[in-house]
Amino acid sequence: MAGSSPPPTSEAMAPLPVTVIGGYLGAGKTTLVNHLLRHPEGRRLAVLVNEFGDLPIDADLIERRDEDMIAIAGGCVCCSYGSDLIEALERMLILDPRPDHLLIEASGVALPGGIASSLTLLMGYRLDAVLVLADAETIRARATDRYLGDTIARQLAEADLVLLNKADLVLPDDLAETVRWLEGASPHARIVTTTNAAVSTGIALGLAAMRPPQRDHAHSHDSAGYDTDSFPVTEPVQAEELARALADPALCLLRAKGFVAAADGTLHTIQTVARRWSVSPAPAGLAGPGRLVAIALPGQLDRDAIRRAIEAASTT
Ligand SMILES: Nc1nc2c(ncn2[C@@H]2O[C@H](COP(=O)(O)OP(=O)(O)OP(=O)(O)O)[C@@H](O)[C@H]2O)c(=O)[nH]1
Repeated sequence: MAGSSPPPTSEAMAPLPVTVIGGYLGAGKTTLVNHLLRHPEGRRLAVLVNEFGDLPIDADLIERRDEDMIAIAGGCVCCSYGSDLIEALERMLILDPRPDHLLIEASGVALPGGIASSLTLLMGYRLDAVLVLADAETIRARATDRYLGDTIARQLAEADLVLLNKADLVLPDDLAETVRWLEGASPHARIVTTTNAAVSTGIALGLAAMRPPQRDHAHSHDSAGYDTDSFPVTEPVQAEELARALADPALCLLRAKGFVAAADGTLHTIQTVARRWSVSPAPAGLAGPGRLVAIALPGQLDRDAIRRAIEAASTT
């Protein structure tokens, strides 16, 4: 275990810079974390993931899983302060070799500024920046939604850098219009358009030097305003059929993700973001059983319908 050698004294250690990664459900936060891990450009990156829901789907979707990756399950990371968060952050500080930079992936309904403000209470860390992903296909429509709009507006307002992601899914004029809209919604932020969150590490990390004087970040979150649940998928299923069913508008899901086994035993990742769905091979080394997490607005999570969809996709 990396913590076996004594940590250097705090006098000897510069505070560890932290990038808090936020953005609404399905905008591309995990995709960004994986991109940065694949292109660290000389930095030793550590990752802390805040799950919304009680299954570690995001942690399993992150490509490197060792002691540099810690998942905090359930709720909002800023409200785990004093327990899981403190413990996770303390473990980070005694890693040997010590990371150069910590990425905290917030849940899709958290306000990343809350996490940023919690950090200012801790020794050994300093905020580098709040980075917010925005889904180019849905961000403007969702920002005006009476249920989702407030969370999205507050996430964007807290950003130091906005990645306007999924540029491949919209036309150039539409993208340009969204950039102009973001200049109002994220007044302190630099805005960069990306596909698959492919941003250069030099643009994403080390922003503190370019940031205006520290802004106050509200310590609050919105995770109470959603319903989420996890569903075991114990039998093999037709992954595409199940993904399509989970993305059906009748089910009203904001987000679903997880892993399912096919009839030949191979494990697949299922992702839905509103009406869009995808199926891909599960990360190497991941083992069953299958499991899914689904997120909807309050009162809209039809657990029976989800179980029926799983049953209907069964190959047995
Ligand atoms: N077409 C397209 N798909 C993308 C892009 N970026 C991410 N995706 C897909 O969008 C889905 C959601 O991406 P994630 O990275 O898991 O999103 P997230 O913000 O971590 O999701 P939550 O943690 O649930 O809020 C996945 O199926 C990704 O492969 C992109 O630029 N273009």
